[in-house]
Amino acid sequence: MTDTPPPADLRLFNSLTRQVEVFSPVHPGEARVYSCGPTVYNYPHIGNMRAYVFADILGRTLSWKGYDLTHIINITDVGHLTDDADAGEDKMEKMAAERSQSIWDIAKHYTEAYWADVQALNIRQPAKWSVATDYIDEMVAFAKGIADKHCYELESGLYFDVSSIADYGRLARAVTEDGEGRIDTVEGKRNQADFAIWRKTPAGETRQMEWDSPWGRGAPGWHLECSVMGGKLLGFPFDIHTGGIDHREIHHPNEIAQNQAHCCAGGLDSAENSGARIWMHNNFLVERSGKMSKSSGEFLRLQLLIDKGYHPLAYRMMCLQAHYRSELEFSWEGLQAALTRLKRIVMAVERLSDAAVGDAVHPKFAPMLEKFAAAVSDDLNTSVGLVALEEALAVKKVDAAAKRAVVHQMDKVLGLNLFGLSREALRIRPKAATLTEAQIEAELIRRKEARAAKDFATSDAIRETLTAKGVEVMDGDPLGWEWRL
Ligand SMILES: Nc1ncnc2c1ncn2[C@@H]1O[C@H](COP(=O)(O)OP(=O)(O)OP(=O)(O)O)[C@@H](O)[C@H]1O
Ligand SMILES: [Zn+2]
Repeated sequence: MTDTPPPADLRLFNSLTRQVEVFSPVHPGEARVYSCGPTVYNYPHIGNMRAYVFADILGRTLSWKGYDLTHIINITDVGHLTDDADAGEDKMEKMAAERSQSIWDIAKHYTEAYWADVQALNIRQPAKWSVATDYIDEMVAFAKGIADKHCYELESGLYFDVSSIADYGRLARAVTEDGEGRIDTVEGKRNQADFAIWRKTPAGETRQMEWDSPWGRGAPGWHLECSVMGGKLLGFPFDIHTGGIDHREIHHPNEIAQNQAHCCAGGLDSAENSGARIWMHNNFLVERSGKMSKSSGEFLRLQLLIDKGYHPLAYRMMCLQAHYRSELEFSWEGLQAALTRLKRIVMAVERLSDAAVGDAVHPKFAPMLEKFAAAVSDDLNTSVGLVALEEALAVKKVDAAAKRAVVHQMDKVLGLNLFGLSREALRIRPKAATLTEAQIEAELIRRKEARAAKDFATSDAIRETLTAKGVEVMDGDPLGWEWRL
C-alpha cells in the first residue's frame, strides 16, 4: 500500500526555451504560479475558460506531487486595450461608455460571472485573486524604478524602450511581418515594439479610472499590471507563469522586458531575469470559423451549454481529452461525446460502495496509477490520464474501497468531482424543454401501469410522445430516462 503518488519527475513545456524541462522549484518544496486572469469587460467565453482549466490542472498536478502551491490569478479591471499592442481604447472604458455604466459596476458584474464559471468547472480557488486596481501604487513605484534607464516619455504616456534590455521578444521569437503589422505606430516611438507602461489621459478628457503619477494623470499599461502583481505576490523569480497562446506574442514578452529591467535595477543583470522560470501557454479553443473571441461579438458562454442541457463538467472533460498545447475544436457532437464519457465514468464510480475513501492504493492498481502519474508528469497529458482512470475502473474482482482509493487519487488531478457527482446530477433540463421532470415521472408511472396490464399499445404511445418531447425512455436503467440533447 502506498499513499503518495508514484514518483515521476514533472516535465513541463517551457515556451521560453521551446523545450520540455524537468520542473525544479525555485524554493524547495514550493511551487509559485501566476496566471493571467480575465479582463472583466464582458462574460468569459468557453475558450477563455480553457485557459483556467489548464491552469487548474497544472496547479492540481503540482499539489498532487506534494508541492506547497501558491497560485495567483489576477483580475484585469483596467489597462487592457482593444488591441494587445498599443492601439485602441481601454476595453473597460469602452464597455462602460457603451452601457453608460460605471466601470466598477461592470467589473463587479463580470468578475462574478467569471467566478461562477470557475466554480461550475470545479476550478480550485487560487491563493489570491489579485485585482489590478488594488496595486496602482506598486505599479507607479515599479515604473519609477525602471523609468530612467528603460523608458521615455511621449505626449501619450511613458514608453518602454525594448532596445534597452537584452534579447527582447525571445519568447515570441516571431518578429514576423504579421506580428509587426499588428503594432500600431505611435508618433515618436523609438522602436516599433515599444509599449506604454503608463497611459496619460489625453488633455481635455477624463477617464473613469485614472490616477496621479510622475507622468501625469492616467492609467497603467496592461503589461505593467501583471509584472507588478506577479513580482509582489510571488517574488522574482517565481516558478511558472501561464496564459493563453496569444499572450506569447506581445503581453508576455513585454512583461518579461519589464521584469528584466526591474531585476537589473536591483543589480541582477541579463536575460535570465524573466521574472518566471517557466512560461506556459494553452492553445486556443477554436470554432470552424476560427478562434473563439469576445471581441468578435457572438461567443459561447458556459451558461449556454448548461441551458442546452450539458453539464458544465462535460466541458471540463472535453478540455481534458485534448492536450493543452493542441488546438481544440469545439463542436456540439464533441461536447455530447464528452458528456457521455463522463456519465459512464460516474456510473462506474457510483457502483462502488460507500466504503471509506483513503489515500492508500492497492497493488492491483499500481500499473494504472503509474501510467496515470507518468502521463500527467509528461507535460500534463490528461488524455492518457483519463484512459488510466477508465482502466482502473474496469478492474474486476477487487474490493470497492480499493478502487475508490485509486479513483480518488486520480480525481485530485483531473478535478471531475467524481465523488460529488451523480448520474442524475449530470441530467440537466434543457431550457427549451416543454416537460417538467414531475410530468415525465407521472407519464412513466402511467406507462408502467399500462405495461403491467399488458396494454402495450398505450405503453408504446406514451413512450413515443415522450420521445417527441425530447425524452428518452431507458427500460432496465435505474435512472429510467434521459433528455435527448
Ligand atoms: N479561444 C481561446 N481559447 C483558449 N484560450 C483563450 C481563447 N481566447 C482567449 N484565451 C485566453 O483566455 C484568457 C483570458 O483572456 P481575456 O479575458 O483577456 O480575454 P480577451 O483577450 O479580452 O478576449 P478575446 O481574446 O476573446 O477577445 C487569456 O489567457 C487568453 O489568452
Ligand atoms: Zn497578464
